[in-house]
Amino acid sequence: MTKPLTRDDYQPGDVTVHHDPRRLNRVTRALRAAGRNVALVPTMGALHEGHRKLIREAQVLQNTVVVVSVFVNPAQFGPGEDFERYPRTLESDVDICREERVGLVFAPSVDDVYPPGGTVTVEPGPLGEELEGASRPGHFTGVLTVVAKLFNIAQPTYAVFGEKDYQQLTLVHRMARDLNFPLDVVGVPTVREPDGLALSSRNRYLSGAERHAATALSAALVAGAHVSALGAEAVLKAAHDTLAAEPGVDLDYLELRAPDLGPAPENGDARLLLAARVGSTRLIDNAAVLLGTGDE
Ligand SMILES: Nc1ncnc2c1ncn2[C@@H]1O[C@H](COP(=O)(O)OP(=O)(O)OP(=O)(O)O)[C@@H](O)[C@H]1O
Ligand SMILES: CC(C)(CO)[C@@H](O)C(=O)[O-]
Ligand code: BAL
Repeated sequence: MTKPLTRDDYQPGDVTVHHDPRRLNRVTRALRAAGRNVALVPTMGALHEGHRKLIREAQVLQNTVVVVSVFVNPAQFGPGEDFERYPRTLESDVDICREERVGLVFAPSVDDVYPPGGTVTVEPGPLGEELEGASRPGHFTGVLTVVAKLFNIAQPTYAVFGEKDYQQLTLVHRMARDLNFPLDVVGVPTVREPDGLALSSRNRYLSGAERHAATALSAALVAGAHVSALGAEAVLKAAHDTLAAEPGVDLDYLELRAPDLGPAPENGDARLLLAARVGSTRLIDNAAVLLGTGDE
């Protein structure tokens, strides 16, 4: 039986912060039992306009209480990555959630999410080893495992993710389908700075010169999309040339794929994805492209 909610659990009109997974679960189950929808927005915190957009998209879903999770998930960081350095700004994250009229923030500790002795994880399948997964072995096992935990804890009706992490969004869709999670995964287009750079919590690592160089990433996607009627080879060349013209950018991968991240089609809808290092900061970006028209 779901117990009635107290003011400490959930106060309509204000943001309530929970750290304990069992408590959050009790609250969201009570909300669901009372006929409300729950929209989960998983984040690693250091919230920015991209996260605000996810929250706003969650707010417009019918009859929802929005839950923003803030958790820097150690399981998705490899050795030598920026887990220790990753910005942790819970107080200002909660302020942003309050401004956005978020109902619940879930900010668990690592031990709350990973009690000692856990051995079972979620395997993403072959796509988990490509693109981001090739550069970050084990990354998507860590992502899907924590997302599955968040789904079980928050019991959401909807889960909202950004297209900025396009492979993550694709794999979360697949996990929800393949493992029968009873929820809808909602994707939100990438929010960009006026000069095109995709917003990312890691942008704050960039020096002035690196910030300038980083505009080459989105410029490469635009250059590729601009010649997309000419086909895949032209798209990849235009994007490569744009990146090569910026010495501050060290390309990791640039690939054209189908929208589901299978092999790219000769014509029609495709996705151009890239990752690059700018100084010591690794950034990713992607864009939709419409390849060829079959006329040439
Ligand atoms: N610019 C953006 N536009 C839309 N969604 C975004 C944007 N940046 C992040 N998101 C989404 O926010 C969610 C939480 O991502 P996260 O907290 O890792 O932020 P981030 O800015 O991507 O951080 P990082 O720098 O670690 O990649 C993810 O679903 C992610 O795709
Ligand atoms: C989905 C997520 C919150 C899981 O830790 C993370 O990968 C992110 O912030 O995109
Ligand atoms: N936004 C993706 C989280 C990560 O890079 O680990």
